[in-house]
Amino acid sequence: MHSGPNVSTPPGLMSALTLSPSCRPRLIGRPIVVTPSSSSSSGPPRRRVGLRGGGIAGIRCDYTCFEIKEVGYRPPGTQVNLLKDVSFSLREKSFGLIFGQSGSGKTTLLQLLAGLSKPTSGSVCVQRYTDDGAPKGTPHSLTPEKVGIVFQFPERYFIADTIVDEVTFGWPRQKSSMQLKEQLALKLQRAFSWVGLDRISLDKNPQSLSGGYKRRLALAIQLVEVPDLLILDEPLAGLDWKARADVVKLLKYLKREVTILVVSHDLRELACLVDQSWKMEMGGILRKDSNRRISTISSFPLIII
Ligand SMILES: Nc1ncnc2c1ncn2[C@@H]1O[C@H](COP(=O)(O)OP(=O)(O)OP(=O)(O)O)[C@@H](O)[C@H]1O
Repeated sequence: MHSGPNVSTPPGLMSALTLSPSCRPRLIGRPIVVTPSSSSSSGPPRRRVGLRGGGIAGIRCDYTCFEIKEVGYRPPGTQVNLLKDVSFSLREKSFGLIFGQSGSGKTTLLQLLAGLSKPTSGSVCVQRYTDDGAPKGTPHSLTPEKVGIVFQFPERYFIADTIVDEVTFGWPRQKSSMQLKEQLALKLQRAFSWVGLDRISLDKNPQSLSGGYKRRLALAIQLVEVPDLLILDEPLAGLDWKARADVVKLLKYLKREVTILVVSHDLRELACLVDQSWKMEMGGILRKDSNRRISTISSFPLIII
């Protein structure tokens, strides 16, 4: 389904890889974000023309939705319910935004979706639908291997001395066939291409990258094994205006490739990407919001919730 761009294996990458393709890249600690340079000639590849999530001009297709149903969460050993009956549905290849007051439970919800903790009640499922909206088959659970998550400020958690080691850190090392190594190298190259990092030397120290490039690297790590659902916690946090604009541009491209769910306070800048949005209210209650609200909000110069 994810037909990557036509890429060639970068020199030095093959020898660095002895990895299992079935393993998801490691989670990168708190936050994320990405930043393609608008002037970069190595920007995201152009691909897949047509109607998102559906077919091309009149052709209708089955589609998938991520369905969160009546999810509640109480941390072990406490009596406090951080989330209460949270329900929403996000269609594949769309961009969902959750916003709301600090402490309302947004990050807690993301952690549940990523499988970092388990809901006390409710379910997180993937359901297939026919083109006329009828459920097709039984829903299955969303497994952590199918979810990529990048928390805020991921660069704080970089630990390797080179980019290639950073990307492959924590993956099981094993003797693999040349064909397998080649597949992995191509996946890495595709991910780097998507985030505009394909011209950078893999021997560079991640800490020597600019802030924006560090964010791109964090995102690329999650995109090697293309996740069904990509979760971003405050993707614009801590970036200057130029980097923020670059991240928005990159996310606009990436939403054609993966389903993206973002938690952010930056409604104005993300408004152009949002297909569906929800407001998390204090006490862990999620309410559906309309795009009209987001676009209304977006007309204001600054949003603080
Ligand atoms: N393990 C826990 N035990 C008890 N309370 C917790 C636990 N984890 C988080 N909380 C509390 O749950 C509330 C929701 O936290 P969460 O980080 O999900 O909020 P948030 O909406 O993401 O906030 P922000 O926008 O500031 O990141 C906070 O009051 C937090 O202190």
